[in-house]
Amino acid sequence: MATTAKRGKELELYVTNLDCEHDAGVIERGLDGVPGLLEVRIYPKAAKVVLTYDPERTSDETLKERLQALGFPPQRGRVLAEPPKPWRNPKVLTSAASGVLLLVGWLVGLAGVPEPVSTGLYLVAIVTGGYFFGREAIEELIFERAIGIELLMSTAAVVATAMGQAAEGAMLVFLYSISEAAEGYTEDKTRSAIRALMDLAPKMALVRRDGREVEIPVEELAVDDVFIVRPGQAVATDGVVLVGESSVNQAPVTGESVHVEKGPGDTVFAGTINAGEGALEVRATKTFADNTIARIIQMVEEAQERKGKSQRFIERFGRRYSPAVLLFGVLLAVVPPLAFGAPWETWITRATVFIVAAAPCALVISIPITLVAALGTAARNGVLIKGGVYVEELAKVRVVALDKTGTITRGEPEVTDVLLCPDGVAGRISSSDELVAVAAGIERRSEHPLARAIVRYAEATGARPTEPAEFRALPGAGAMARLDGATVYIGSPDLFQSRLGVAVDAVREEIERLQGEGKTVVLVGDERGPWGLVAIRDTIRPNARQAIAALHELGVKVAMLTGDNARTAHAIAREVGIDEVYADLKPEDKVAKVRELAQQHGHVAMVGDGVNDAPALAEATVGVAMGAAGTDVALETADVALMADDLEKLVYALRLARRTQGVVNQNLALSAAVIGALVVGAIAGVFTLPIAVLGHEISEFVVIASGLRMLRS
Ligand SMILES: Nc1ncnc2c1ncn2[C@@H]1O[C@H](COP(=O)(O)OP(=O)(O)OP(=O)(O)O)[C@@H](O)[C@H]1O
Ligand SMILES: [Zn+2]
Repeated sequence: MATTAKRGKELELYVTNLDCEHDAGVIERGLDGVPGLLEVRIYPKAAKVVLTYDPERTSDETLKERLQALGFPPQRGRVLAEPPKPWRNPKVLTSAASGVLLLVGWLVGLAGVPEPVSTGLYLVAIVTGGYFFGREAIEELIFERAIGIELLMSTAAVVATAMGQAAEGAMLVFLYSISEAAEGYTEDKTRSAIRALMDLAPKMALVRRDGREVEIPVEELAVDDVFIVRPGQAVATDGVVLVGESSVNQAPVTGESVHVEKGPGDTVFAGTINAGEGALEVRATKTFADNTIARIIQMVEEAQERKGKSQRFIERFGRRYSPAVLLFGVLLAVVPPLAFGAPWETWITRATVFIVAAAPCALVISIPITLVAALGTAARNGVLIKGGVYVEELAKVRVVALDKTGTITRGEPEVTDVLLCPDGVAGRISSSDELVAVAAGIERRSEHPLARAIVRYAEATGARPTEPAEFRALPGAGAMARLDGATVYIGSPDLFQSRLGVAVDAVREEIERLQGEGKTVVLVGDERGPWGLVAIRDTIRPNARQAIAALHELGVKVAMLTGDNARTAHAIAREVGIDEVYADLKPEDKVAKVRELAQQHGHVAMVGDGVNDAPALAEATVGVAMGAAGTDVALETADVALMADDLEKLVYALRLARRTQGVVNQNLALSAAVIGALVVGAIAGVFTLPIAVLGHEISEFVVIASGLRMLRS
């Protein structure tokens, strides 16, 4: 029913009372046909509704009123992660009331008051406790033409009561309504665990306006406002430091509790804490609603609705299974009496017990509860996983492919050596400074990290870059430009040998020696041959070796993909302990390589910066972007985003995914076993209705508690 809209205004609302797919259905139906409403997206797990509408035909106010009228009043202002209050939840209240009535009914019966009184109390208990799920059962049947668990439970309760077992019926209703309420409570809890991230951001910001400092609510911060972050305070929104130096604790965003030194020109993120001595003056680059932490929360909330394959399977299974249970229950009640003359009462009772025993609640809840808890925990640790699917995929990953530059290394290479060719090619270049000046002149126009290293080196050594014309980048090889009427090339040895067809014999030994040290050699010259070379070395990330060893411990193979030459690549691979090296790859080769690895090993995670290597990330089973805080593209496109520049977070993500999958499997096995045992007992007639209900609900509570373990991991 959702129509995609190109234009239109978006309204994001957190609403009360929205906590399951069923409520989502009510909202969808209720908003159907509202004039000017273009798209409705509902995120029940986040209690969030996103409406796209045509501002000429309707307004924020109208839509909010509409939601209010449907029984889902939008919350006002900023939504904080309030700990859920069970006593304010209507499902908890009705369940508690039915419990009390059940107890009173029983006590009254014990006290010898005439039967109809206690039966009456039981009936009231059934109506109270069954109000919500009974209504859901009927609405589901009418609007979605589906037989759900609620209908199974309602049928069992009604049949038991009709058979004169009102006490058993009331007990069933009471226990089932508690478990429904507990489910809602658990969702509130996981929800607030995610939104707690936002609480780290301050509520007020100290802004400099017209030379004065004023406190304003963070929601009113505009881009380009200058705000002050005193020592001990949290940063109000994403921005760039203008004045001041201090160390900042980035844990709220990146999940790593290391203090990072920040000074003028550095980026700071909302929610991070000024842990040093100095005050920072920051220019806002994002509004509060748009900052990194708000984006993370938004993405996690949306990720919760993106179901994994096994979750979808279970749901589909549930849709066929519940009607089958009902049908089998009817047969169980009817066939033995009709065919074999068995007593009606026995078999109707057994059928009722069977329906309760076979209801798949624990089975259906096993997966979502665990996945949602895991997604929230990951986010609090600086790992953004874009949906349950990726948790499943990560758990299965057997090969990790790492991009070299920026992933294994820092991506901030530095020039280490400058050498002139012995013959100097007709004396065009007479000194290293001159070589650097020519190289930097061309590279000033390039975005490549190697180019930036050369330009920085020129600045540091005082070489004055030349002013070439007609710059052209040769992707994956180097660049060329015209200087004093001649074409000058800069790039890999391969560019000179294969593409220009000139020998590099004069410097071959030097090239091989430098590459063996893990340096990248860039040659400068013309079509007659190289004039000299610049060697550049990128530092390896401090944790890389350790992280790769940890991946090996998990039984994961680690491959490196790079556009750099094989010798340099191998030298670096040896230092960090990589298993397989694929070098000299053009960007499209990287994509092909990822595909090949996936064919060989099944599940491949590709890790890169998410900017240049987006195609390779997209090709992998799971595309992981590293250092994603602050790069919107990486945050948007990757399946998994590691906020920090730290490969240890990849190890964390894999471990978390495997543990999550383990908990899911345990839960599924337990629920299936309990259902199996109860069903057999029900048909054999050894279990009464209360026992079936208890067994059923206990298994559901165990599953919920077990899934919630993933909130603390
Ligand atoms: N602007 C440039 N200046 C000098 N050399 C370049 C330039 N662009 C590319 N090269 C050469 O081409 C090679 C391949 O470049 P490419 O950008 O594909 O990979 P890379 O950045 O070295 O490594 P990675 O694939 O790990 O990111 C580089 O190693 C370098 O030798
Ligand atoms: Zn249940």
